Amino acid sequence: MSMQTVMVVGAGQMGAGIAQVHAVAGFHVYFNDLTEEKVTAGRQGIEKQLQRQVDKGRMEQDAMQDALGRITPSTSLEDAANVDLCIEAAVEQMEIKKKIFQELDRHAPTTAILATNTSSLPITEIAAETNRPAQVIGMHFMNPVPVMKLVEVIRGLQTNEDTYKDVKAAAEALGKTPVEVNDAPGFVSNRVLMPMINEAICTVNEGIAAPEDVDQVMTLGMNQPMGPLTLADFIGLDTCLYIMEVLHEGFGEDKYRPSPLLRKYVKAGWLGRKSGRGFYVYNN
Ligand SMILES: CC(=O)CC(=O)SCCNC(=O)CCNC(=O)[C@H](O)C(C)(C)COP(=O)(O)OP(=O)(O)OC[C@H]1O[C@@H](n2cnc3c(N)ncnc32)[C@H](O)[C@@H]1OP(=O)(O)O
Ligand SMILES: NC(=O)C1=CN([C@@H]2O[C@H](COP(=O)(O)OP(=O)(O)OC[C@H]3O[C@@H](n4cnc5c(N)ncnc54)[C@H](OP(=O)(O)O)[C@@H]3O)[C@@H](O)[C@H]2O)C=CC1
Repeated sequence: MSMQTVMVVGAGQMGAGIAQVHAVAGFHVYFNDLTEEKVTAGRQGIEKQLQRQVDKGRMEQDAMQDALGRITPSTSLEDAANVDLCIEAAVEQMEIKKKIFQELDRHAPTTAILATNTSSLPITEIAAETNRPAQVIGMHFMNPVPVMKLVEVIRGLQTNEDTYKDVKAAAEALGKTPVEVNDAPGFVSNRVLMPMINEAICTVNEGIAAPEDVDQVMTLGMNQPMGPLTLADFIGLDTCLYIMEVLHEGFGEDKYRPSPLLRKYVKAGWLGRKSGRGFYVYNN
């Protein structure tokens, strides 16, 4: 199936990036969140990112306007009636995702594919909320979406071959490299990445080193582009906690227990860069 129109549900940092790369690649995008304010803020973020590309001489002003013109704001999932592919990028909470998928299933054409950008939640369980589990799949973009080449494509138990092939082709049309993995908590990306971040938080909690020093060990010592605490702030500490909880519950092993310091920060509303404070302080 040739896909031309997508809906992106959730206008946060990931939703905005996913909407941006689709619009630039020529897809029509319904950009959805619960409120107009959220959608407008997300769209402004996209405009700012594209303007930087224009300023650097990497994009024509006309191309930027065309891309922005392909983004239609939406606050109703009924708009899914017009799309070939829905990509859900709302908050990392199973109950919220289940509700969204039930509703998308009601409104999207029966031929449409329903994808989730979840970082860790079981695709199979999300798919079971719909009447089209064979057309539900994980399409896991990395942050920042316009920069990172990977899309982890996760097959649920019932995902069919056509759905996999269409999503692989859609990722390639964005200039991304799809990598196929099976459904398991955290998939590959966050099963490997998040325990490392959690362990870095444990070293801070145990007073072994300050956040800056932990980050320096990993940037200067391991050539990581961002230290694990800077990266945790960048991802969002709420998202990091939800992912650790999925790993802990999914595998039932102590090694995945979220650091108490991570829980404390999230309870305090210190969610990292997006809230202005996490392991570091930001002037957003
Ligand atoms: C949690 C999950 O489920 C999965 C995940 O996403 S885990 C997170 C995965 N992401 C990472 O690990 C990111 C690690 N960090 C990096 O790779 C780099 O630090 C980075 C690419 C973000 C920034 O790179 P840098 O060299 O330190 O900074 P900088 O030179 O300012 O930026 C490099 C490029 O990225 C772009 N960029 C940086 N931040 C950006 C953002 N938030 N949005 C869009 N573009 C961005 C810059 O514009 C710049 O582009 P050009 O080279 O075309 O000018
Ligand atoms: N951050 C990262 O590095 C990565 C995150 N992901 C995944 O992407 C998803 C989004 O993460 P991220 O963008 O960082 O999170 P954000 O918190 O930045 O954005 C989530 C957005 O979804 C909105 N939202 C919440 N409930 C609904 C709903 N019912 N319908 C529509 N929108 C809703 C939120 O609105 P409000 O704020 O009003 O609640 C918010 O605007 C998560 O599943 C996450 O695990 C995947 C890869 C990387």
